[in-house]
Amino acid sequence: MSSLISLADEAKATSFDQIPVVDLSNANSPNLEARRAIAQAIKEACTKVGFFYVKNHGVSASLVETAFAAGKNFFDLPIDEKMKIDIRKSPNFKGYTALLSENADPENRGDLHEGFDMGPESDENIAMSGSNVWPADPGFREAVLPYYDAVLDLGRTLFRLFALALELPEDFFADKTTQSAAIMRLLHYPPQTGVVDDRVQGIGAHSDYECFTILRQDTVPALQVLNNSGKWIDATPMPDTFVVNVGDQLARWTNDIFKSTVHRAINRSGVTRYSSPLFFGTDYNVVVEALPTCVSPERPSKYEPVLAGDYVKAKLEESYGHVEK
Ligand SMILES: O=C(O)CCC(=O)C(=O)O
Ligand SMILES: [Fe+2]
Repeated sequence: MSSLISLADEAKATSFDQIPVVDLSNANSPNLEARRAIAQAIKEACTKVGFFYVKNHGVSASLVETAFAAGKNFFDLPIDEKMKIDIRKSPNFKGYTALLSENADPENRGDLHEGFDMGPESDENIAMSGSNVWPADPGFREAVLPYYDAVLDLGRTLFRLFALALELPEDFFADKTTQSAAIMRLLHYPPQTGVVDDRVQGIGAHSDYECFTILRQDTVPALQVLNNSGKWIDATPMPDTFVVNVGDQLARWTNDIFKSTVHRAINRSGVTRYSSPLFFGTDYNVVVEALPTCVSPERPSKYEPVLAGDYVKAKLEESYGHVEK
């Protein structure tokens, strides 16, 4: 495999105009060479684009459908009902966010999406993990939790492939993700029709905070990714795929060799859009610092080490404001 630093130098000189597709059919194959071939494709994608689609990922289409249907039913509820589980009442960032109450890009006026946030089921209210808050309808939890678990499994497979891509032991992240507070969101973007005020977008330009994001989109286009020439490239929905993107923490681990690429979503389709990102990072107390394979005398470490949980918590507090009790 080509060295990480030379790939990063190559990537600087190029700009992407499409997002690669990585086939995960052999992701859990007993054949190391087959797994390495996938890791190589991921390495290319992460150094040049920071985004890739995955196909043959093993998450069943019926789990996706059931979870998205439950999300739609939830967003159809009256606002008073949804506000009963307002995220600002939760000590650990779980629950409902109303339209325009977040703002990913400080230049903008608010994000035109509403969301529901959840994490692993747990009774302990420690740091970022802690109990979920569920809407009154018990069918929602039953539909959403198995989907969350399936995407989390895909995330663990991806962490192994990222480790291989970074020339590390395949299980490098295993003991760092034993109680990861991976947050999954269900999102609803109403259509933006007529004259669109550029300061109100589905989600304003931003990069993600965790190691990587696994995003499921429905069939409605909205997501765009910024290339290094400053052009927005469409991440057009592809049937039965997830979009995976590098987040700020993996960029820090890799000393920016893997790119945490800026993206946004604007729903100009005329119809309602639903999507669901899962943000996968390491456990709270893991120190995020540049990997030895990603530094050299010419490329010294760019970032101070940080505690993974402190980093994400500070970012979330910025997005959601203070906790109301
Ligand atoms: O809904 C999408 O397509 C993107 C969502 C996103 O970028 C995020 O939630 O961080
Ligand atoms: Fe994002």
